[in-house]
Amino acid sequence: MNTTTDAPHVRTEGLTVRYGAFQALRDVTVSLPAGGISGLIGPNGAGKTTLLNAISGFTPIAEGSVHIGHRNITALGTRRRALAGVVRGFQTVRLMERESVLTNVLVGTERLPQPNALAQFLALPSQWRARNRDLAAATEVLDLLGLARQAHRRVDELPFASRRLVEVARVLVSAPSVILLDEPAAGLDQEGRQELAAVLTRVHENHPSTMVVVEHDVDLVKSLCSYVIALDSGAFLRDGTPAEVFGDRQVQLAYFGRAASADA
Ligand SMILES: Nc1ncnc2c1ncn2[C@@H]1O[C@H](COP(=O)(O)OP(=O)(O)OP(=O)(O)O)[C@@H](O)[C@H]1O
Repeated sequence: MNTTTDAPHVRTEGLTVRYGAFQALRDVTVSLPAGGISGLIGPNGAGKTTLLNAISGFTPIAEGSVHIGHRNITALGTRRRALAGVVRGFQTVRLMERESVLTNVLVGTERLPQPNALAQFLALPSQWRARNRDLAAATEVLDLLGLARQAHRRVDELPFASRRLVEVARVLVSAPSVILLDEPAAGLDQEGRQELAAVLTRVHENHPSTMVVVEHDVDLVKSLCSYVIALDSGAFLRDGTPAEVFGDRQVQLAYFGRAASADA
């Protein structure tokens, strides 16, 4: 697996998130290795999505901090975090169903610096340069994901597995340095899962990034991730290699409801 120091590591310190009186995350300190693909696992309600939301700024933090490389981004909103290279995908497919694949992917380029409204109104050269840059980025990512031939098809004409990839393409098109994917394989069959794992590995080899994938499928995590963090009931449980984490008795109890012989 390709790792690189070009992408930053991601660190949370003492992260607590509350929904009213309920603590969805409790004092969570984790460190995700720079340039690797990390899996975030845990039973339903463990706080995985909340952790992605806290890192990307979608959920307010009650206590603690979030760091990207040496930068403390806790005070930044979602837009400024995205400009800093932190981009997340969502658990459910959120596409403009009646628009083309290309149009959907171009939405992701809004995270790139864009000419101001006046330049756009006057159709200045800076606007055309930005448009060409966005089209080139979208074309490249569609190529990488094997979607180039579908670029002008309407999203609602595509099979579910391809729509999932369009969602991933929209995240990738701004070439983020930190990519947070929330169950990107949800709803896919075994073949679709394997294809997705291959695509994500290819993307990671082509674009240096620190990738975090929330996933329930143990085999997918083992094949895709070099590092795993396990949460349970809003708290940090264990981190390490897939073999270490899935071999851990506490993880097995939390995740499978029983301890099993490690099959890692
Ligand atoms: N907006 C919210 N308001 C109140 N409680 C919430 C909210 N979002 C999440 N929760 C609760 O916080 C806890 C953690 O939720 P979260 O979605 O982060 O878990 P998860 O590990 O991603 O679960 P799953 O695997 O089911 O997606 C759960 O008990 C959930 O019900």
